[in-house]
Amino acid sequence: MLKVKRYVSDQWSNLQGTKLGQQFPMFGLSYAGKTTLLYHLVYSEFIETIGDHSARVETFTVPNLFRQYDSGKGRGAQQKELKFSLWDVAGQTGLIPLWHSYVDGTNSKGVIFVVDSTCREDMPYAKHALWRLFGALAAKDEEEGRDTEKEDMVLLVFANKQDRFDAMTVAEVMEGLDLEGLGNGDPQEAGGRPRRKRRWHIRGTDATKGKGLVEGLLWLDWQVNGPPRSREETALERV
Ligand SMILES: Nc1nc2c(ncn2[C@@H]2O[C@H](COP(=O)(O)OP(=O)(O)OP(=O)(O)O)[C@@H](O)[C@H]2O)c(=O)[nH]1
Ligand SMILES: [Mg+2]
Repeated sequence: MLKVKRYVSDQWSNLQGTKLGQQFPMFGLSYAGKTTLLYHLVYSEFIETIGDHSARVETFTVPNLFRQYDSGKGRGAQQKELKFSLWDVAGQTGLIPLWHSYVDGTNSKGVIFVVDSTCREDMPYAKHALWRLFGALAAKDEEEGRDTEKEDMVLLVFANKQDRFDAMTVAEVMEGLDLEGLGNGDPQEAGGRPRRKRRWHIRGTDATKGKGLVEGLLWLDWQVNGPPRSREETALERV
């Protein structure tokens, strides 16, 4: 009950305009584990979910993790907490054609795609939904004249439920989604238009224990904000 209350009050403070962190929309078919992984990131524990049909945003900071950045004008480096806001877009099939509009609704430079690795038979649907999203994003890039790879939306895939004995390996999920094809600008994307390369990364996760989640978010952060610039200026540091 307390958790529910906490959740509702957090939602409320979001509505009140709490400052958002780096925003990333998160997609995936129903039952992939999106809400479970988001709860783990926010509350650091497993919370039983019920499948739902809404989109929600949660903001959280990654404990004990900071990005160091140059404050400029010779004032040295400053530390900043890593703060993220993930949009959990429910995976019901009717919403899939609308996914790209959740990307438009954020200032995001990357998206997260969550896969239920135990669900082999759903892989073609997952692939179709992912490619459809990136097709829409590619069309938008073109429409708005973005033509450098650096400006493209990057993709982080969580191959979730790796704790289950019947889970596909990360390599199998990668193949099932044809991430190499997507990354190489396969013409299937964007309805036949050849595309340039796209940056992507896949990571095996167990959302019930929170395994692999922060590592994936760090990859996103580096892609969007750049890697550490030197050994002395280590961008990310556990304390
Ligand atoms: N074993 C295991 N179960 C998981 C994992 N992640 C999620 N689950 C379970 O899978 C079920 C679906 O998880 P949800 O987080 O509700 O899935 P969702 O992607 O939010 O689904 P929708 O809201 O319908 O789009 C729940 O029973 C979770 O407890 C995982 O990594 N391992
Ligand atoms: Mg959900």
